[in-house]
Amino acid sequence: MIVALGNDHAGYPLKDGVLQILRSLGVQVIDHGSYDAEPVDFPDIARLVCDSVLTGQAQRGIMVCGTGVGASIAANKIPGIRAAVCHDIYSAHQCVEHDDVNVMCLGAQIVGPTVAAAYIETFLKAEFSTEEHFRRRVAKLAELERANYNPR
Ligand SMILES: O=C(CO)[C@H](O)[C@H](O)[C@H](O)COP(=O)(O)O
Repeated sequence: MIVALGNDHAGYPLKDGVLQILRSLGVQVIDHGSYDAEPVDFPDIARLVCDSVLTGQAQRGIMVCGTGVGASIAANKIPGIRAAVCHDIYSAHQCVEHDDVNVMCLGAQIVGPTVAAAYIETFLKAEFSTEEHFRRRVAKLAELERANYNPR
């Protein structure tokens, strides 16, 4: 498996830990930075990670910011991306099984490397369910992306 990885400055403290985890799982990494603690804007990095997923260069993406929240907001603006903040084991697999999540977002201010390792391994091993109702719902998510949305 190939994973596109990105982080901002607030996510940088977790970066080495995440890289180690991915290497230990035998995962190939496309590292989109950032590479130090200099401030950067997470939407810029999220875009690079998501582009790797959408072009098929990577099967999944992982974004690390301070909380995972900003990264997930940014990634979810991009059609075809389904991103989720995963700070528990259940979400880390259920988000893939039910919602076909392709970008996991972590917060370096929330979790340390040991806990993150468990979430990442769980996320990468999970597969989208073949059950029809999950497929139908994910198709409806894609419809929402295509709609020129106006609030009712
Ligand atoms: O957590 C984040 C967004 O949800 C980001 O990591 C931001 O970096 C966070 O808002 C911290 O911002 P700052 O630039 O370090 O003040």
